[in-house]
Amino acid sequence: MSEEYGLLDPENTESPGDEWEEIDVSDTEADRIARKRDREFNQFRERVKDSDQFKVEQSVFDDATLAALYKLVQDGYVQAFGGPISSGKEATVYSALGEEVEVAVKIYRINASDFRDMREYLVGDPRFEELGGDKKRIVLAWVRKEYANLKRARKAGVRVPEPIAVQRNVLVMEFMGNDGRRAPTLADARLENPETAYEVVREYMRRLFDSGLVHGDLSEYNILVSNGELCIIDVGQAVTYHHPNSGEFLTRDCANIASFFQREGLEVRGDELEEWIRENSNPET
Ligand SMILES: Nc1ncnc2c1ncn2[C@@H]1O[C@H](COP(=O)(O)OP(=O)(O)OP(=O)(O)O)[C@@H](O)[C@H]1O
Repeated sequence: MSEEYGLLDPENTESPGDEWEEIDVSDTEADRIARKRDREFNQFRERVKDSDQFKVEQSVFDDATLAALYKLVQDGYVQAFGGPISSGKEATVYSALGEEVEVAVKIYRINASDFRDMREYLVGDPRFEELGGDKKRIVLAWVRKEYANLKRARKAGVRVPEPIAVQRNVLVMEFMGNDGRRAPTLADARLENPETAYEVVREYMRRLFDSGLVHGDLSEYNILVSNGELCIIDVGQAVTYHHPNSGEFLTRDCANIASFFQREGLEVRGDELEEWIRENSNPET
C-alpha cells in the first residue's frame, strides 16, 4: 500500500538529512493524492455532464450524487453508463455495465421527491426510527430501505432484482431484461398462462408477508416478466408488519392483483387472496 502510493516507509528510521527536516513529506504526499482525486472527480463530473444519456436529467446530478456515482465507479460496481430506462416521480433508472454484467442504477432525486409520502411509509418501521423531518435524510433512508427490503425479500424466496450496492441516493441492482432490453411489466407482457402467473404472484406475496413485509404498491406495473420469470420491483415503500397501515396496504395490494387477474379472465377476489395469504403465513415469528 505504502509503495503503491509512494508513501514513506514508517519502518525506515534513517534520517533524511538536516536539509529535509523542516518539510512534512507525508503531508505533501497526502495533498498530492487529494489533488489527483479532485482532478479525477472533476473529469468524471465533466464527462457525466457532457454525456448525451444524462442531458435530460441534469437536475438529478448535484455534486453529492456525482460523488456517489464516482464512488460506485471507483469500487467497480459500475464500469460505464447506458441510457435511462425510466424516469418516475422519485427516481430515474439507468442501465449500466457493472462487473461484466448489465446492472440497473436507480438514482433518487433528493429535491423532486415527494418526501411527505415517503415519511408515511417510514413511520412505525423499527428499522428507521428517529429520522425527524429532514428531507435529505428521509430520501437517503428510503434508498437504504429499498436495498434492505430487496435483501429481505430475496432471503424469503421472492424473485426481486439482486441488490448489488447502495451509495447515498443511488442503488445498483441486477438488471432485469432480455438481451439488453428491459423486461416488460406484467401490464405490458402477453401472458400465456395467467393461472400459473397468479399462483406465482400469490406465493410471492405470501412469502413476503411471512417474512414480515408488505409491498405497499403492488400492481401489474411493479412486476416484471424477465426471461419467463416474474420479478417484483420497487420495494422501497414496502413496510414491515409493525407499520400502523400494513393491513390496509396488504388489502390494497391484494385488490390490485386480483383486479388485474380478473381482467385476464380469472375468477379471483382481493378479499379471498388476502385471507389466503394471512391463513398461510406467520409474520410474527
Ligand atoms: N432492476 C431493474 N431492471 C430492469 N428495469 C428496471 C429495474 N428496476 C426498475 N426498472 C424499470 O424502471 C421502471 C421504474 O422503476 P421503479 O418502479 O423501481 O421506479 P420508480 O421511480 O419508483 O417508478 P414509479 O415512480 O413509476 O413508481 C420500472 O417500471 C422498470 O421498467
